[in-house]
Amino acid sequence: MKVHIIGGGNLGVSIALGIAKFSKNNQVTVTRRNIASIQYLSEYGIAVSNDNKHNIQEADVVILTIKPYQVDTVLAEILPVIQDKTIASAVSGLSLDVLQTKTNYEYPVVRIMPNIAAQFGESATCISFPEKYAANASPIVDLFQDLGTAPVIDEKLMDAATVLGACGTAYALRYIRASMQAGIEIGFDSNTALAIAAQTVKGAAKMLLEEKVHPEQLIDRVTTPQGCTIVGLNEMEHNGFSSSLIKGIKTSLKQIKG
Ligand SMILES: NC(=O)C1=CN([C@@H]2O[C@H](COP(=O)(O)OP(=O)(O)OC[C@H]3O[C@@H](n4cnc5c(N)ncnc54)[C@H](OP(=O)(O)O)[C@@H]3O)[C@@H](O)[C@H]2O)C=CC1
Ligand SMILES: O=C(O)[C@@H]1CCC=N1
Repeated sequence: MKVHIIGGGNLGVSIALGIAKFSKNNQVTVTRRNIASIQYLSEYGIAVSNDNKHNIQEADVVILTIKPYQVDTVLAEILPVIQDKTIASAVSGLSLDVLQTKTNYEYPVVRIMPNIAAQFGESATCISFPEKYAANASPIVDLFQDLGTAPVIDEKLMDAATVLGACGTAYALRYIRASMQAGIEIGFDSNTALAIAAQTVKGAAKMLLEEKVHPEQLIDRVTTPQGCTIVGLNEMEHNGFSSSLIKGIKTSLKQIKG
């Protein structure tokens, strides 16, 4: 498949690198207006251009990784030259309905919500599409399965997916940062504290994904009665650990919904 990514920023570059590294038989082009910072992508076989229409005719799918306010300009530029190509949008808050209206209901559209771990083949990419475009969406689902997981979800959950799966990367990193800071306070140098905190989160996530159990079942295996884990966990909860995470996630969702 030939993939044309418009918007070679944080997400667009992550997807391009993920495709280059983890997905076989796909070719990628990435565009943005100022290409100096992404010229290095050519080392991975990724074509880079500052012309959104460059190579677009050959593409099977056009992926939009631009900001919401950049959509109208980009569509005005590309729609006249892409005939019936599939448009896959990762633009947060842009519903399939609005995208179809903006594209005059003339193009197959798919909504994708990856995260920047696509670059490492570890994105959780939620995908939705109008039923009539299921055949167009199928190769896109396959592509994102190569870049991690790619559940197809109801479109009404796409904003929630943006928060949980895309913003979630930042929340997880903030947890790791806090652990690292605590690690320094209890005696580790910062590099060692970070390495331990990050690997511990990776290990916890791997156990959950492989054992497919509720987190609390694994927590039970760590918490020795009257031990140091449970007193620490309870102190975190007394200070609003879970509550602040839930409130933060709901606040992020409110921001998307406007
Ligand atoms: N970052 C993330 O983790 C995630 C982001 N998203 C969504 O993806 C979208 C992009 O986010 P993000 O990558 O963070 O943003 P960035 O600002 O990093 O990337 C957007 C890119 O679009 C380029 N761009 C702007 N205008 C044009 C244009 N007319 N033609 C071509 N390229 C253009 C910009 O480069 P230049 O100015 O050089 O043209 C820029 O590199 C947003 O809608 C965001 O909500 C979704 C999930 C995760
Ligand atoms: O912060 C944002 O708005 C975007 C959407 C998901 C991740 N980054």
